[in-house]
Amino acid sequence: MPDGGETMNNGASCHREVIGIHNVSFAYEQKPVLSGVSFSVKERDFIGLIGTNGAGKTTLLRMIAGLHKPSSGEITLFGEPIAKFKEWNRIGYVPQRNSFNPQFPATVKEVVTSGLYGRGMIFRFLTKEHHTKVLDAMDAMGISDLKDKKIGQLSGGQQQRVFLARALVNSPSLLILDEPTVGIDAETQQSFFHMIKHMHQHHNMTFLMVSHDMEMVKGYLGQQPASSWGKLNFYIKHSHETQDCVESNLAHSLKGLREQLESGREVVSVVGDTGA
Ligand SMILES: Nc1ncnc2c1ncn2[C@@H]1O[C@H](COP(=O)(O)OP(=O)(O)OP(=O)(O)O)[C@@H](O)[C@H]1O
Repeated sequence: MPDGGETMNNGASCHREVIGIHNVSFAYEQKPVLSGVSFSVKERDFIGLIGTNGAGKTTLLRMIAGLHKPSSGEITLFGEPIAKFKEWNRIGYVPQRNSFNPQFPATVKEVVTSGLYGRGMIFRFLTKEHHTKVLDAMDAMGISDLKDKKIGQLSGGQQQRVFLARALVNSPSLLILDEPTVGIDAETQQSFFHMIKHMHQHHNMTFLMVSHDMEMVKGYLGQQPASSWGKLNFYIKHSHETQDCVESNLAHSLKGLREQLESGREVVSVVGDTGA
């Protein structure tokens, strides 16, 4: 993939490598799934990962999230080999919705709060600041009024916002989304993608998203994949195509966007963006 390397006008670097995949292969027991995959994701890139069923997309995301170990090759996160990487709160991961048990007896607030817990940490004393983060993440996703509801009682679109809020609660620099809109109606899908694009355009975040929604991917990331490995196709919007590196308040800025979407007014800067 093309290399960034420049610095933005305001002096903040938007081009550090966030994910490095170097000749990575993976097999489930004896079954090879990925072979010799390499790619690089720079700060504030938006990568759309497309591939046929069984191509290995979820497997690749799970390796990046540290949930599977490559059979060979190396993965780096924020410049560090993954085996040494400790700053997992810099990464938000939204798994496929079908990996979640809808009978899980937790409230919306509890699910969002669980995003604060570090790996292997079952309980953590929550400070006032932690509670504020949870409230902000729920506010940003427009789910504050659902906070005491059981997650299994929500619609697919509402559940997806809860998992997004859970992934956002630590203000991650990298957000990994695995087919975030599967099983959600077309209108909710659209407003979900507006929200994701808005986050990309207005916040200093990097996105890696698996999606089967070709219209969204091609509309925002361009008609042709920037690179392909086997059956995996990577569509990309590089960070140098966005305006700047300035980070603004996520909850505040998403609230304005939501109000516009909910009142049916056109959001020119987001809806009107046809990408590339
Ligand atoms: N835990 C597992 N044990 C054994 N094989 C697995 C496991 N998980 C996935 N596989 C197999 O690995 C291959 C890649 O699976 P993966 O879920 O990564 O594909 P995918 O591209 O995400 O597919 P989809 O678009 O259907 O979600 C598939 O053939 C799948 O059956």
